[in-house]
Amino acid sequence: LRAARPTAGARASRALRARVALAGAEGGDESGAGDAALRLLRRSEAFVLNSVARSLRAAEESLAELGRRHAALGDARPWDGSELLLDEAALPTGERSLASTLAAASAAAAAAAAAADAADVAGGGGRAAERPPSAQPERGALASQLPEWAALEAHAASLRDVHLRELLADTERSAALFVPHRTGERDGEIAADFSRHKLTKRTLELLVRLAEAMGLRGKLRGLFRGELMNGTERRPVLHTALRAAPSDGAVFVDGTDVMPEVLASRQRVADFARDVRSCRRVGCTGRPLRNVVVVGIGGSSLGPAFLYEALRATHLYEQLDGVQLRFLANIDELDAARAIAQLDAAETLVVITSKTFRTRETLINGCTLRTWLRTQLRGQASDEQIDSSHIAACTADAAAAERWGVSRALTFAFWEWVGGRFSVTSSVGQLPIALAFGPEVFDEFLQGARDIDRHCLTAPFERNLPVLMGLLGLWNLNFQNHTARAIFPYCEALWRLPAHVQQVEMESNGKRVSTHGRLLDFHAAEVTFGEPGTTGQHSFFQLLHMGQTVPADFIGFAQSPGELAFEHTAVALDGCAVSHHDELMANFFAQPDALARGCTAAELRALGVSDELVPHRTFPGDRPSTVLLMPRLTAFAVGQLLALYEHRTAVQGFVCGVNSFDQWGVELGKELAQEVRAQMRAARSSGEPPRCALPSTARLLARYLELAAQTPPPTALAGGGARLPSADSAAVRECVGETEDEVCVLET
Ligand SMILES: O=P(O)(O)OC[C@H]1O[C@](O)(CO)[C@@H](O)[C@@H]1O
Repeated sequence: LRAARPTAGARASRALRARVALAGAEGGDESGAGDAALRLLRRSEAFVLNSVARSLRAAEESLAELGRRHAALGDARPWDGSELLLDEAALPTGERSLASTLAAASAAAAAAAAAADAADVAGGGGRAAERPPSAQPERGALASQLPEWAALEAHAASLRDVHLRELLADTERSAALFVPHRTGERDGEIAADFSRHKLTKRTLELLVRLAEAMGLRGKLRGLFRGELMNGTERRPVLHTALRAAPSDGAVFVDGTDVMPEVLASRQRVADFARDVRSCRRVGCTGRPLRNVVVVGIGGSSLGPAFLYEALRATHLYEQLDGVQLRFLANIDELDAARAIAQLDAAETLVVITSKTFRTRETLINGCTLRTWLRTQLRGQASDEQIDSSHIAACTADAAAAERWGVSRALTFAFWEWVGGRFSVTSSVGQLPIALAFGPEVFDEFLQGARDIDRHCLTAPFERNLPVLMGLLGLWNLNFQNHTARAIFPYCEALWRLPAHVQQVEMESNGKRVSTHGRLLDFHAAEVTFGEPGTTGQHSFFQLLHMGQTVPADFIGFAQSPGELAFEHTAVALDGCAVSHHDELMANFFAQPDALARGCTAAELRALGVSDELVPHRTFPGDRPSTVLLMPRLTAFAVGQLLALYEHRTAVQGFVCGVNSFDQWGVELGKELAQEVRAQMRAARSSGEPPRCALPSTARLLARYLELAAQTPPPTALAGGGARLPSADSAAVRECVGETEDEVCVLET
């Protein structure tokens, strides 16, 4: 199947090129007709590639469906279609029909290849009028203007007086809303329970209709295929290519297959990590590089930090082998001081992670750490030797990294078509994780993400976890009016997951206009927050039970990572042994029920609660949640969770019709900070009060300058001057586009 796609596509493409060349030669026109021919060529090529990919995808979907049916038969063996096909005689009777259906799917694939051949001959023009799969039903229409939206509104009104208690009493409904996802992987199961949402079968039908009307299936395919999904930045969005397997076939960006480059980069990072871990590559004094400080912010930090925190809590901590990984994100100097506290510079590798290599916080922190390295290692090696042994970079702008002073040999790529907050499966996550645990662990993480990628692309919407999560997000947000949502991993190891998902969701879907620039009259994203259970219960759960309704995701594991990493822990309480994990999970199961069922006044009275206290102790319930139960925390499971939340965000964004892949909302604050900086400098040098657009800001800034003048100048971070060497000042200036004077503010 996969081999057919590039071959058929390339063949069709060659035929078209020949046809256009011929047309050009016949017309004898070198300019106008040539351009038109080129445009025609591009359109025809896109059409051919899309139709080939569509046909192949249909066949792949049949295969995936077969895989699910195979799993449903209860066979514990991993799904392997080819084995099933070849070994038909050995199959139990019940599975023979599956084998014949599989053969039919193969025939469909062959038909797809034949269709591509036909397109080859026809030049791709035959069905040019067919709507591309990612097109909107009506150009520019907001989701809220569609009849499907109105139907959902009417339906939501009909559910207004139905309490979740009533819905949960329906066992058939609850069973239908229990959606298990199984893979061939031993620990790859995700049991998702959506029964605690205020919905019926009809709700799901209507949500799916809205999704279809907004072209969700086509948009998901477009995402995976490298179509231009980020319109304002004119880019495809291909984080899924980062975890594709070599056998997954070609992924085209501007007519070029990016997979060879992706795979080569993956190999290069893995080789580098192996060299460092085995001490084939050492620091400039010959000592092993045991400490890694990742300097980056936002998407260049949150994803890898979440991943590292999760993995180091599992049995994988044994593979750390003394490696310490730290993350430096904030420009607050305390963060830098903490990042290097007690580290030996001779054993430290600084990894500067920045897609753009223009983010001020990252560049300034990078300069500070470079100064620290050079100061600490002075006399043992030259500055050049120090830099080229101790500073690496992950960036989409290798030239900027080089200008800043990172050697090309230690610069690892990712690409413009990878969004920062979706970059953890690129070198951004791979380099630190492979250095810490070894490249194989990162590969396992990629496999988990790939598993959910395939599921998202092929499973029917009604059984598709990220699609259901995205649609329910939309339902709770716009039809139930719950503008916040929470994520509660009952697993301390996942303590950074909420922060990562918060960026993925809020930066992606926190938008005010549609992809067509029209003002939304609904919300595309919720306020997202979270904290591990049970600590959150003793902090803000009061509000969740009795204040506003906040739909929540509860994530739990059957097995404790702690039990794998450390000795099994249990204490005897009231004569019975209670493990920490059972205690944790008892709460995990209880909280979603408490939120859904609540506790009525009648129940309280029956328990003998005094009339005076009854109103204070009544729980309204009717509060929705999703429960995700997984076997145990592994690199594979973490990859699944990552992809689940990434695709949930994409689904919600697609159905809302927004561009989930740009982030213009972060720019204004950055620009105003530039003005404030200039005012600080001007006021300090002239002694005049600062001038700001708002008098309130001018007053505060004046007070700040007054107070700051009374505090002593900055002290050295550790054993060296905090002053940036002039080369660094120049580098910062160049990278952030400032004048010398402005950089002096940093130095003083
Ligand atoms: O990787 P970079 O280019 O340094 O950007 C860091 C972060 O800054 C942002 O652009 C927001 O300011 C995020 O989208 C991004 O993850």
